[in-house]
Amino acid sequence: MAQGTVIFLNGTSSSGKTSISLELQRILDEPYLHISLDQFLHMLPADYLNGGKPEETTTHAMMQTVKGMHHALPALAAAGSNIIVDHVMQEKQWLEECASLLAGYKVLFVSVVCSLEELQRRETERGDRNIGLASYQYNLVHSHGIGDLEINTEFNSALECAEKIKTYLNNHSQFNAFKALQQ
Ligand SMILES: Nc1ncnc2c1ncn2[C@@H]1O[C@H](COP(=O)(O)OP(=O)(O)OP(=O)(O)O)[C@@H](O)[C@H]1O
Repeated sequence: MAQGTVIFLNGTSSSGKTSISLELQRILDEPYLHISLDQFLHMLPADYLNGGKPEETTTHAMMQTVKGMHHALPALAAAGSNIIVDHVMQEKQWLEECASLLAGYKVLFVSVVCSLEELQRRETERGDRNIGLASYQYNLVHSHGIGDLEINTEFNSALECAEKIKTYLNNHSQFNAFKALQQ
């Protein structure tokens, strides 16, 4: 069975990962599953998301869920599904775990970037994200590994970003960023 291809989007909250994922799904020639950290965390019981459990209990359950998401990625790719991973690499260990689990798979690692000022503007406008989340993640997400491709959502629409990714994907037979992390 042919392995699926992985497009791995890494960026802070409000950087535009979900918007790009939806455009990619629309314009790519083959079907890709969109897998996000948010979707996995929302599989938890409501009490773990609304403050109904002690902080330590919630943190433990969330870390377990992130680990589960990471292990699901190679399972889907091995079964032949193409996947778009929409993730926030705020922990070095998360990136190392994904690089290790996805060793041997075709992974295009995309850094989704945007200025802190614009992230804070989007965060305030959205109203459904904790204020300060993007700022907390800003200096962490791109510090643990360099992407194959950097996409700036401040100066490009989500569709333009998706088109750049599609062009890069179609013009390269292999990608190096995850391989570098595995060494
Ligand atoms: N390229 C873009 N240009 C301008 N605004 C954008 C762009 N991409 C996304 N946005 C806006 O930024 C906000 C966040 O977008 P989106 O949900 O795609 O980000 P995200 O990285 O998936 O965030 P989160 O991780 O918090 O779910 C939305 O209001 C969206 O309309």
